[in-house]
This record gives sequence, structure tokens and C-alpha cells, in this order.
Amino acid sequence: MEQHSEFTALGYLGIGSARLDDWSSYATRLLGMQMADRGGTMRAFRMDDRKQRLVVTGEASEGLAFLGWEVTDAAALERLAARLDASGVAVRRAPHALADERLVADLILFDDPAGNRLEAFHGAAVADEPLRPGRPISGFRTGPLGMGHAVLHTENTEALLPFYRDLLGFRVSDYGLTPYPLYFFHINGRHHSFAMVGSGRRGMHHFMVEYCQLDDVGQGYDLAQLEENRLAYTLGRHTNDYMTSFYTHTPSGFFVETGWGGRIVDPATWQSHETFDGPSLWGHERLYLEEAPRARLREMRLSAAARGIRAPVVLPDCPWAQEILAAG
Ligand SMILES: Cc1ccc(O)c(O)c1CC[C@@H]1C(=O)CC[C@]2(C)C(=O)CC[C@@H]12
Ligand SMILES: [Fe+2]
Repeated sequence: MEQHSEFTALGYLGIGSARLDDWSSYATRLLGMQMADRGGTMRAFRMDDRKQRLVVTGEASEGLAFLGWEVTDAAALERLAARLDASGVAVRRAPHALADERLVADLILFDDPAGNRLEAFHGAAVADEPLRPGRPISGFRTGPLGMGHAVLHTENTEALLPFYRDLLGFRVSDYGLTPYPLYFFHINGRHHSFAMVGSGRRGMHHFMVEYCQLDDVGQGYDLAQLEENRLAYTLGRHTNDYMTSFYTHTPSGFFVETGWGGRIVDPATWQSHETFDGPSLWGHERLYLEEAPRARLREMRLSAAARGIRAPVVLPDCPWAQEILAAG
């Protein structure tokens, strides 16, 4: 049966944190976002032409506050609300004041079965002023691909699958079992806008933002290493989406992944499948992890290297590369 989805992108993301100054410094000076002027205690950050993409609420409970999923228009929002309602999901219409706070035309509120707060919206407000990044970067790769991806910890990944896949219509890109159950979902050309990691924990594992140039990642990597304990996973490249990235600790305890070069999938023809080659082609070494799981992941990377598992990107002035690769 054809899967049905109203969603077009991950539009925005909200973090509950009272560490506003730490977040401001982290989001601007390391990630390269622009702090937007907002009244009250919350902080909002721009990544592109939109007035806000990342929101830090100022509330004391550290962690994910909400994920903002974008739909095309008011009619799509109505269809989604009706579909959720018919499936017994408690859907609330947001008051006008909340739509104003989110800087969108309209939104609805609901929770996933694990209690993560989801919002669906349309009509994001666009800024009058061009983006002024918090450090010199080429820009974030957003547009139709959305702001990036969000990865949640789950206690029972299988139990959440019917909600995200069958009800919301998120399409499974691939899934793996090493080192935990991992499920990746796409709703546009981005290989995954959402993923679940069956770690037995709850809340946010990381969110990812992607830059337009690799040097933005490399220069961020240098900046991260100037700070004590900022880096969480070393520079590496993921097996499934080919993202070259590293992970840093946020002020709220979860991670942010900053990357470049993620693959684009065609949702019309993509087939879900299991991945057996581990999370990374190379790198992404978890610093300070216990030796046993670290050794297991290292084995998987060395195996990928020995078998020549790689992203199929070859520079155009190396026509002989295909021949060398084909010869094995
Ligand atoms: C496997 C993977 C592919 C693409 C991504 O953007 C991505 O974030 C991941 C997952 C990263 C992954 C994780 O979330 C749980 C802990 C993992 C498995 C590690 O121990 C290394 C990579 C980590
Ligand atoms: Fe990621």
C-alpha cells in the first residue's frame, strides 16, 4: 500500500534549556547561526531566509521541547489533523499567540507515543534582512531539504514504528542493528529528516545541520577542538547518507552533528533496506567511550575500509577511478 504523508520537511526545532548564554555562544560562534532579536527569555536562531529555525525556550527542563514538521498549506494541516484525530491521537489547535511565537501562519500540537512533543505547521515567516552568520560560513543547506535531521533516543523502537511510518507516513530509508537498533526516515530528498536510536533512553540524541561547503565543517572542527570536552565524536563519514560530519556536546547534554555532502534520495523510487556495514565508513570515533563498544565499531570501520565500501562520489577529473574501483 502506498504510504501517505503530508510532511515536506523538518521546519524548526525547540530546545528546553535555561542555559541561554551558553546556547547563544554555541549556536552562533561554533554552529554559525544568527541570533534573532526576540523579547522575553527565549532565544531564537536563524539559519537561512526564515525568521527562526532553532528555538531555546529558557525553561528549566534540559532537552527536546518540540519538533516542528512542515506541511504545504492550511488544507494539508486540516487533513493531517483529521487523520490524527481519526486514529485516536490527541490533537490540539494552537492558540494564535503560539503561532505568533513560532512565527508561522498556523500549527497543531500532538505527542508521539513516547511523549515527545510534535508540532505541524505551515506558513513560516521569512525575514526582511539577509542572514548574518555567527561565524564566516557559506550557509546552511536547507530549502526543500528542511533544517536538517533530528535523532531521538527510544526505549522501544518497534513500538514507535507504526506511529511514524504508518500514521505520519515517514518513509523508512534504512535501518540497522549496530550498535543499537537504528531507524532512518525521509520525507523529502534528504536521506533522513528523522531517526530513532534504540538505546533504551529517552529524549534527544542529536540534531544535524548541514553546510554548503566542506570547509565550514573543517573550520568548525578546529574551533570545537579549542574548547575542553566540546568534541564528542571525531570527524567521519556515515555509511548510509554519506554525510561527512563531527558531533559536539551542546549545553543541554545531547549532541549536534555538523556535516556536509549528504546524499539526496528519490522518494519515488527509494527502497527501504537493512544496512550491515556499521554507522560510519571512517571516523566518528566516540571519545571517552568504554573500550569494548569502541573496539567493535573500529572493527566495522576497518572492515568497510578493507572491502572498499565508500560513497560513490568521484571527482570529475579522475575518469580512471571507476576502472580502478571496478578492478577491485
Ligand atoms: C548511523 C548514522 C548515519 C547518519 C547519521 O546522520 C547518524 O546520525 C547516524 C547515527 C549516529 C549514531 C547514533 O545515533 C548512535 C550512536 C552511534 C551509532 C555511534 O556509536 C556512532 C554513530 C552513532
Ligand atoms: Fe545524524
